[in-house]
Amino acid sequence: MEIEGIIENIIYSNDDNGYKVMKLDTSDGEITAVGIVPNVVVGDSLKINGDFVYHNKYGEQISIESYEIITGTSILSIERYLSSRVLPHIGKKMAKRIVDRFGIDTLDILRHNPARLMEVEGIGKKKYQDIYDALEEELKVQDTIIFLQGLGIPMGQSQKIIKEYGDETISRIETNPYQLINDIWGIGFKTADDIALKNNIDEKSPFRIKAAFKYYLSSEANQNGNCYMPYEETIYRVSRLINIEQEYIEDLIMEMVLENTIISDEVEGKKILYDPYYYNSELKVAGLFSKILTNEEIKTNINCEKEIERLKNSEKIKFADEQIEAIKSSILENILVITGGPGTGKTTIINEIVNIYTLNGHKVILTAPTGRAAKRMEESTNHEAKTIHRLLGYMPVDSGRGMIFDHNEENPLDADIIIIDESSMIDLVLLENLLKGIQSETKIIFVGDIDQLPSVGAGNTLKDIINSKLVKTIRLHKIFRQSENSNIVVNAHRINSGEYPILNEKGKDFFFIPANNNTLTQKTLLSLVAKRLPEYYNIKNIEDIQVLTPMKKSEIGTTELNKKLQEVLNPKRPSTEEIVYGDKVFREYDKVMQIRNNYTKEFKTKTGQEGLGVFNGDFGIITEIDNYDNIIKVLFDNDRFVEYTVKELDELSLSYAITIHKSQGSEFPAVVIPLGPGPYMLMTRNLIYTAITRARKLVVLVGSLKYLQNMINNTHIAKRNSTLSYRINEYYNLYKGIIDVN
Ligand SMILES: Nc1ncnc2c1ncn2[C@@H]1O[C@H](COP(=O)(O)OP(=O)(O)OP(=O)(O)O)[C@@H](O)[C@H]1O
Repeated sequence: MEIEGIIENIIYSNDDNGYKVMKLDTSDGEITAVGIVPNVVVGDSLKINGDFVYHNKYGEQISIESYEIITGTSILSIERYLSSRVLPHIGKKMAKRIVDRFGIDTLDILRHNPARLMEVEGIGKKKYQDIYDALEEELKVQDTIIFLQGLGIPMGQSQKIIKEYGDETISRIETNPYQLINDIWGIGFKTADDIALKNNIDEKSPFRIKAAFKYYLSSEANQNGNCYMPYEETIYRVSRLINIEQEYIEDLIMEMVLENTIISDEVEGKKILYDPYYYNSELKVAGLFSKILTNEEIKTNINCEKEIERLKNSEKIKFADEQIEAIKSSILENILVITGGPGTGKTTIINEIVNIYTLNGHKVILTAPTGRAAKRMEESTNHEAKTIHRLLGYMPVDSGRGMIFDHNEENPLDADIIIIDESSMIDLVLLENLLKGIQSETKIIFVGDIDQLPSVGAGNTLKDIINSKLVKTIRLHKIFRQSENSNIVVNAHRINSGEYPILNEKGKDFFFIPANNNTLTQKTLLSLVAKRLPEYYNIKNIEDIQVLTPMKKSEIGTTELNKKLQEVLNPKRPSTEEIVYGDKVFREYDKVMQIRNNYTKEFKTKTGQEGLGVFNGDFGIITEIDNYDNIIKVLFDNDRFVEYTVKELDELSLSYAITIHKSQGSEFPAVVIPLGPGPYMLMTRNLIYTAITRARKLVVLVGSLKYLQNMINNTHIAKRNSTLSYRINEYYNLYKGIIDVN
C-alpha cells in the first residue's frame, strides 16, 4: 500500500543502518512507521510503500519497503506541517490561510521570501517579526541537523548537540570533534573519532593522539575508578585504541606533560600517568586531610573521662568495649574511621557522639553521600542530616557538566565536628569538595562499612584513608541487631567472613530457591516477584521488592529482567499511556531509575518547592506520559516531580531489576537475587555481601548454589589505582616537619 504523511516525531533511530521508528501524521490519523529511512528529519513529508504489520507489543505499524521524500509537494502536508505549531501565531486556521494564498510554493516562500507572509490576512508587522525570528531559528536548526546527519550522528544525539552548542554547532565540531566527548553525555571516543576521520583529520595528527590519551585516562577513572594508569599500559592501550604504533605515540607524552594535559609521576619506583583532574584532586585531598590530622589547635571542652564513665554506667544500654573505644576516640582524635558490618552499632555510636558534642555546646554536622542515607541518619538521630552535595550548597555550572559549591575554601562551613555515614561511597572528587568546604579546625568522623563495594566514582578513599595508617580506625565486630526471626544480619557477617549462610530456616527471612539454569532462574524469579512474595507476605507496593543482579546481560541480567518484570508487573493496558524509546518501552506506573547525575534538572516537590538536581541512582515512578506534548513525568522518592522530554529518556532506565553496583547505599524491604554464571572478576564475595546487606526484611536467592559458593570463595577485589594514602603520608610528614617535600 502507499501512504503519505508528515514525520511528527522520530522515536528511535539506529545510526548504523538508518533504521527508524517514526510517528507519521497522515490523512487517516497518526500511524507508526518503521524501516530503513536515513537522512530524514521531523517535518519531512514522506510517500511510503509498505505493509501493515502487527507487533504484539507496539500494536499496528507500517513496515516501510520504499519511500520518497516529498517535502513541499503536497499542499495538504504543508498545511499540516504549519499547523503543528512549529511557528508562532500559526495554528490550524492561519496555516490554511497561508497555503490558500501561496499554494505549493509555500515552503519556498518561507525560506526565500518570508516577508510575503504579510500578504496573508491577520499577519501584521509584529506577528511577522515573531514568525520570522522563529523561522530563521528553525531553518538554522534544520541545516545543522542535515550537517550532523551527514556525519552519521543519530537524531537524539544531534538534538543534544544543538541544545548544547546552539548556533556554533557546525563550527565547533569542525574545529574539535573530540570536545564532544566531554560536552555531550553519550558520545564516546569512537563516535568523535569517526566524525574527526570523516572531517579528514590525519590519522597520525597529534590532535587525535592527544585526544586518545586524554580519553583513555579519564575513562579509566570514570569506568574503573582508577586515578592513574601505569605508563607502559597506557601506551599499549592507546596504541590499540587508535591503531598507531607505540613508538610514535610515546613521543607525544612529553609534549602533553609540558602542556599540562597529562601528569607523569614516579611513585614508589613505578612510572605512572594521571589525568590532571584526578592528580590535582589527590593532592588537594591529601593536603587538606593532613592539615586537619596534624592540627594541634583542635581542642574540645569535653571531659572525656567523665563521658566514658557515664557510658560505662549507662543503664539504658551496655556498650561493648569497641563501641566505647569509638566514642572515646571521637573526642580524642581529629579524624576517626569507624567501620563495621550491619547491626554492629554504628548508628548507636553516631547517636552518642552527637549527644555528647551537642550537650557540650559544639556544633555538629551530619551528612552522607546519598539522600536515602542522609534521611536514615536524620531519622535515627533526630538531628538534621543532609547529603554532602546539599550540605555544601552545590550549584551547577557549564550547563550541568560541572558544579561549584557555595561552601568552599573561601567560605567554609562552621562546625566543630562533621560525621559522615556510608563513607565507603565517597569518591575522590566528592571528598575533595567536602574537605574544601570545612575548616581545618573541624573534626571528621568517617562511618561506613569497608567491605561494601567501593564508590561509583574514581578513587578508593575510605580504604586509602585506613591504609595510610595515620588515622585511628575502629573496627566493630560485635553484632547487636540479631532479632529472633532474622538471619539477614547473621548471614551477611557469615558471608563476609567466608562462611556459608544459613538458608531456609522456618519462620526466618533468608531463603534459597533452587533453579538449575538461567532460564529456570528467570522463570522462578518472575513468579516470585509477581505473585508468590506479594501474596505470601502481603506486599502491595511494587517498590518494596527489589531484584538485584550482578550483571546487565544474560537471562538474569537487568536488561532482560526489566522487560519481563514490566510485562508481569505493569502490563500494557488500554488505560495506561506508554512511549517507545529505542528498544525500551516506558509505561505509566513503571518503576524507573535516573542513570546519570543531572545537576540542572528541575524538580518540584509535592508541597510546591522547586529545586535542581536528579542523581544517578535516584528511584522514581512514572506518574504520567503525555504523548501529545511528549512529556514524561516521574515522581522521585515519593516527593519530587521531574519532567522529561523524549530526548532525555536516555537518562532513565526501568528499575524493577538493578545491578548490585547501582544498589549501593540503598535499602529495600525485600531483595531477590538471581544466582548464575558470570565473569570471575565480577562475581565476588564483596558483591554478594553488598546485595544481601541491602535487604531489611527478606532475602530470596534463586538459582544454583554453586554460584553462591563461588562468590563467597572469591575474595578478589578489583584493585583501584590510587596514590592517595602515599600522598597523605607525604603531606603528614611535611606538616609534622618530618620531611621537606620540596
Ligand atoms: N551495646 C549494645 N547493646 C545492645 N543493643 C545494641 C548495642 N548497640 C547497638 N544495639 C542495637 O543493635 C541494633 C543495631 O545497631 P545500629 O543500628 O546502631 O547498628 P548499625 O551498624 O548502624 O546497623 P546498620 O548498618 O545495619 O543500620 C539497634 O537496635 C541498636 O539499638
